[in-house]
Amino acid sequence: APFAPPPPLLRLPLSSIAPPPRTSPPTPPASPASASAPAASTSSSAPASTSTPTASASSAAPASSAAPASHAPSPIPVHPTPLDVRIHGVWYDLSGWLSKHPAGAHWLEWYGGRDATEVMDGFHSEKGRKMYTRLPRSFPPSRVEGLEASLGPDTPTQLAFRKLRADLYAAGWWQRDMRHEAKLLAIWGAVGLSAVFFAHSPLPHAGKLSAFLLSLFFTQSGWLGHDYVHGVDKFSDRMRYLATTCGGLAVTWWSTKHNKHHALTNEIGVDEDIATDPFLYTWAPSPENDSPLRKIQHLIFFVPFSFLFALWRVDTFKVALDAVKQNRPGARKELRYLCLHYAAVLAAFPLSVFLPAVLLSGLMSALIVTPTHQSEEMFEGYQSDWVTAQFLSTRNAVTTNPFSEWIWGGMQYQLEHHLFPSMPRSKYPALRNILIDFAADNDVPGGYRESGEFAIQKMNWDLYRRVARADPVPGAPSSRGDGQQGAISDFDLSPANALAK
Ligand code: HEM
Repeated sequence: APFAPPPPLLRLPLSSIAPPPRTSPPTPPASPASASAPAASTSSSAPASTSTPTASASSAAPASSAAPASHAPSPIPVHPTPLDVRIHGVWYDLSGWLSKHPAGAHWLEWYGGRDATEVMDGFHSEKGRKMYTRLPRSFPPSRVEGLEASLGPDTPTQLAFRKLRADLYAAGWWQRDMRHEAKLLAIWGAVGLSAVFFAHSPLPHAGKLSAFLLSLFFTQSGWLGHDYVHGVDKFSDRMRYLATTCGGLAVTWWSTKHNKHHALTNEIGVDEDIATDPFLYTWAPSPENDSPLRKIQHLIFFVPFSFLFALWRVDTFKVALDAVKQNRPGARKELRYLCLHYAAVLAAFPLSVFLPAVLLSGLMSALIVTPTHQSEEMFEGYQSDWVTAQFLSTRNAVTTNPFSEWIWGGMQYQLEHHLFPSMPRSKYPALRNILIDFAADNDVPGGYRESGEFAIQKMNWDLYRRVARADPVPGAPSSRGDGQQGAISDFDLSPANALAK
């Protein structure tokens, strides 16, 4: 069957520090449903696919719900239009499911008029994936034709990826290896207990050793917690709050921020992982977003890196308190776990151990999380071929020794993880060759990307240095949609909401 070519990707070439041109991918062909649609986008930074034909329903929307009074984030209780989302080739109307979606309405809003197959497969348990098939289909057929014409068919790469995923699933790649899990948890526990022991030991330098061990414990709590929030089996459900009780990082905060990074990787203005300015810049900013510190960022990068966990801990509390104020389900439990974390940690460790450990774990984690994406392509618009976009925006690190293999916490297999976030990490090494073949078979631009663990750090540092030396670029895109929580919950940037206006 003939396939339309994927929409052009807006890329930042590796050698470039200048931002991509302020252009949008071409508007999809007009469809019967979109012909009478009002201007879809109200924001110059709105994603290109805001011109999807869900607009037809906006004229039918009640006047009172046509324009929101404010740019309030989710939850958005009632959606005024059908919310059409394509999953595995079928268009569903998710408007009735909006207020019930466990992770919040904003996720569904974002996919209005778009294909959500990969995020549906990537983030959901088998139960969640069965649920959507029972939701109402988009109607009438003319509307579906319009939606289909606007979005275009799935690309061969997407279809090949879905087949690969189905084959892996059938072959048991999501079954957790409990021996591997027990080993990881035993090492982590031993490190934590040793940190407590040395915190109370009279030995010389015991305090420093305790701080170092505690920083390893916090870093590994982050990686293990990360595994379990992504996980879709019963074991990960039971372990879901590990990062909260042991690492001081709340699941609600993390799930939103991190899944957004997974869904919309390296999309400027949406992915918070690349929104590190004004402390660190990964492209030359426009003058109004610039900071004098940028000129020396390659010399002082370790300072903001060190504060990463401290900042995350503060953000965590903000989100957890907000969730309690909004009476969200599970919010009080999460806040209790956070309080338990601080009570336990401060009972076991003096501040002279705890505070350096937070800084050191921030530094370690930032050294691990920053280099695997930010030297790769960044996108100024929404990427409809999520699979290709993951290959373009991700680079693996090849570790050279058992300590590195452990400290990277699975993040070295960044591409495997991005394409299959809910798969247990023990499977990733074996997946590498399969993905190398997949990239070759599907002519993925740039292929499977990996570099040595030190080379990738050098690439990251080179990027900071290049950007430090660059002049500001008027009109360069802003890294933020709408503050720290990001653009995904911004009303204007949701295609469906923009159309509802
Ligand atoms: C349209 C795009 C969608 C996106 C981007 C999305 C995103 C997410 C995210 C990020 C989570 C949180 C995962 C976690 O922290 O563990 C989640 C959870 C969940 N979502 Fe969705 N979702 C979408 C559609 C749906 C649909 C259509 C259904 C079912 C009708 C659904 C059902 C669920 C359920 C049941 C959970 C709880 C976890 C699970 O059992 O899988 N979602 N979703």
